[in-house]
Amino acid sequence: MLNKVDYKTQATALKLPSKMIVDGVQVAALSGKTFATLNPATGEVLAELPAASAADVDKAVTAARYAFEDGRWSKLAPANRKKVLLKLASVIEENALELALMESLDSGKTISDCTSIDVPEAINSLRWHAEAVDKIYDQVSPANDSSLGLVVREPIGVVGIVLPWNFPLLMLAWKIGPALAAGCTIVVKPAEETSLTTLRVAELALDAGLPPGVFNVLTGDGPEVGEPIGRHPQIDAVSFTGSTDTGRRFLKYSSESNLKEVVLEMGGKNPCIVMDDVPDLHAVASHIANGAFWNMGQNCSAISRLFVHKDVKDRLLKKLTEVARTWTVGDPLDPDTRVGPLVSTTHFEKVSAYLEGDGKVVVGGKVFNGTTIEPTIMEFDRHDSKHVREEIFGPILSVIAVNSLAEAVSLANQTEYGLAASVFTADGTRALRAARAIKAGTVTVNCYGEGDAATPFGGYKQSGFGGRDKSLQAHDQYCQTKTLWIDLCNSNEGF
Ligand SMILES: NC(=O)C1=CN([C@@H]2O[C@H](COP(=O)(O)OP(=O)(O)OC[C@H]3O[C@@H](n4cnc5c(N)ncnc54)[C@H](O)[C@@H]3O)[C@@H](O)[C@H]2O)C=CC1
Ligand code: BAL
Repeated sequence: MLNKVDYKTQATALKLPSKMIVDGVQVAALSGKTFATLNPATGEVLAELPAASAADVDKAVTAARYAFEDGRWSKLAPANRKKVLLKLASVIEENALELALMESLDSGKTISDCTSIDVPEAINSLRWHAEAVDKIYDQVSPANDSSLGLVVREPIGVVGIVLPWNFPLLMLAWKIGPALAAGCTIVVKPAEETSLTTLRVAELALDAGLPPGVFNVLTGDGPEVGEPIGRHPQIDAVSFTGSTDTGRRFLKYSSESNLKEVVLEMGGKNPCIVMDDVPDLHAVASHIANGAFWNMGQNCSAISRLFVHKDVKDRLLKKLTEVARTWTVGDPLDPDTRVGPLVSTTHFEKVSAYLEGDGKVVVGGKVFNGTTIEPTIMEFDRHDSKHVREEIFGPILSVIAVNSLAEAVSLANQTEYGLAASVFTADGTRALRAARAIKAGTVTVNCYGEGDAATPFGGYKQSGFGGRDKSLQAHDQYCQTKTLWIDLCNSNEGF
């Protein structure tokens, strides 16, 4: 790892992308309009980017459709697609520091996370899906003797990918890895706050040998670019990560256009349960702090409701306070910083409003520079407080004492969301019973996390719809299933 001065020097020398990629060519918006992307740590303008609109969407979709239909990518042997995608992963790896710096500057994410998690995990995700694609077999159905039933997978076609700002590069990789591996062509819209790494990866993809028209990127905002993607009749599927409100819109766009497939990975209000038998409260506190404060709490699977057994609550809060105070707040380019700014002043205003209210602040509560909120823990005695109900998407953890595991599980499920949850107890059977009873797509036991590349990620209830990211299940988002039924009756062979 470099030191702060070196990161700053390297960041100053970065050449930032300023054009979209359509049909393999760097382009401005057809209207010529641009918008500024800011460094949330300083408020400075990093770059002026094309502000695309429906006409640009149409142009990119036409290119993606042509590239899909002529088979330059979709009809390559899976082993050949794998070769190109592995090359892309290697090219990203060669440019890892550049991408990590770009991500940190554009989003406010800490450089230590960008270098140790976002970039390496994005590379890992691309490699995982590339490696998988020439090992996935189709199926033969259990048909009668006079027929042969084949169940084959085909790339779904042109895919629209609409991304959030909290893990720009990693969410890009989670979606383009399986989409490209399956043979689809794609039109990607990064979040307007954090477009830079997506633009750079699309450039690198051309260097790696991805044919033109396969990977198109449009920059701009939701109504101008996201909605035309959602409504475009030549897009076969949309994969979206972001808020539940916007996810809902994609269902409307689909139902009012061509009924394209829609996969939504949305919000969470993720519970963590701690029982009174946990042996090492310091370890538990470290996991919880990581779950709640990592990426400044801007994480759909962040722990945001802690249900702790009343007999251990005070001791756990003491440990959590100690741990939270070790989370250094500061400049995201300083490798010692664990808490940088939130992604934008707009988001800061939304999150900081939750520092007011009926909860008792246990630790934290301070804000800095109009962008940064220190790790904050608030205790509540009512489950219906808005802090305990609403997705905050910032470094604020709400705590409620419970009398039993049954009460904790019941409260954990009292939410419209169902993305992730954690259970801490020394009793394996109780942990598994609780994990099975909680309605969430991922439940971790005695740890916090999201599994690995091989585990599906997505939500129950209003956290998810239509499929999963990661794992082989992610490939299903980007494939159609076709049945081939072959008559074997017309044989005069005598057997
Ligand atoms: N589940 C997750 O990973 C995320 C959740 N959020 C939640 O959403 C809240 C609002 O953040 P936003 O950035 O506004 O999220 P958002 O869901 O509106 O934005 C995500 C993506 O959707 C696009 N989009 C926005 N409006 C659209 C529209 N009308 N049609 C089509 N596409 C549209 C955006 O341009 C962006 O690319 C946050 O405070 C947080 O609670 C935000 C980002 C990620
Ligand atoms: N944590 C990965 C997915 C998300 O936050 O959007």
